[in-house]
Amino acid sequence: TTGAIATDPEKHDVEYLTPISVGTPSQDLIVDFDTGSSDLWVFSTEMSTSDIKGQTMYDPNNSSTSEKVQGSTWKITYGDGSSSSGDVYLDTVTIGNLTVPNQAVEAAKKVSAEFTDDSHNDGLLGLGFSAINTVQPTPQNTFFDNIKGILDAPLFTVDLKHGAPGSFNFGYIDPAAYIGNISWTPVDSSQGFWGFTSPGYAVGTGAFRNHSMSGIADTGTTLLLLPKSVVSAYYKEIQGAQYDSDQGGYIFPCSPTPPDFVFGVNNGIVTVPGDMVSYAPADSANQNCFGGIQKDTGIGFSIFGDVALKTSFVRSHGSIVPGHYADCD
Ligand SMILES: O=C([C@@H]1CCCNC1)N1CCCCC1
Repeated sequence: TTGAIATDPEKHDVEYLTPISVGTPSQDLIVDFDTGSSDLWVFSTEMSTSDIKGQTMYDPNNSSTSEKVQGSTWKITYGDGSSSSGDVYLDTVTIGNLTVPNQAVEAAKKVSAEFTDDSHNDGLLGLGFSAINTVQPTPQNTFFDNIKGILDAPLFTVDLKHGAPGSFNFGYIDPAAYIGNISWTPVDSSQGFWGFTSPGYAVGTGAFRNHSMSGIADTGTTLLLLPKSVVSAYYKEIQGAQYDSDQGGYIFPCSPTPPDFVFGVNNGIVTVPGDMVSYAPADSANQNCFGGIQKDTGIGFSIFGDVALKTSFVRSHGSIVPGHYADCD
């Protein structure tokens, strides 16, 4: 069995939203597939309406296949301070043509303001390792762990694009999704994430600099967060770039286009084109742009978020194949 589902970027590629169906008859929700966490949680009819602003809710009472997991609860706090919590049901979950009949669906009772204000997002579907699922007393499996056994191959790929639909594929590697060879790198899942170590980076057409950067591939993080020494070396090459503490990051004149940022993945490279480093307008006044590459200070490792994953520079696509990080030239 294999499956594929399209995923669509929100404005500025801030997040990528993907349709899923839950329950019987099916309730269609649109959620954020997040390789940086491992809970499938959704807005639900158990929430107070003041925490809901346009999202679609899962209603377990309207599903003939929902089964409450008695005594189980969940609570998750993300690195950006956002959080949510609630209780747990088993229900049918379908992604494209792939169905898990007894998937743990974590129904929210409370969500923080960041989620209430994100009106198009009905929840998160974790694609990290089940070891960091937050359900207590018994942690639950991710959709991927539940479906893995019937897939032609125990893998999924991520193909995000800048301002255009991309896809999450399950059980196969689409040869049309890349050109040339895939480069693979070992995954360190000891923290429950898709961890890997990049051997170094280059700025524009400059020489490659050996500089080990350990981090995670996180589809749920918007930007590329790297060690401050690497980030300052990059922005040193941009005339007028500066760290703006009010905005909490480096900003720089939107034109001319900044240099590309290249990072290594095993023996391959991924190139973030300069025009994608300009993440979004920072201030209309003097035409500054907010950088898509920022410091990973305080997290303890780097985060290769969407800015790193969506790049397709001339001949290369980034895609993640669990067990390996694939970059294809
Ligand atoms: O909370 C997160 C991210 C937030 C954005 C969405 N993906 C998960 N973590 C990943 C980095 C280490 C701390 C946990």
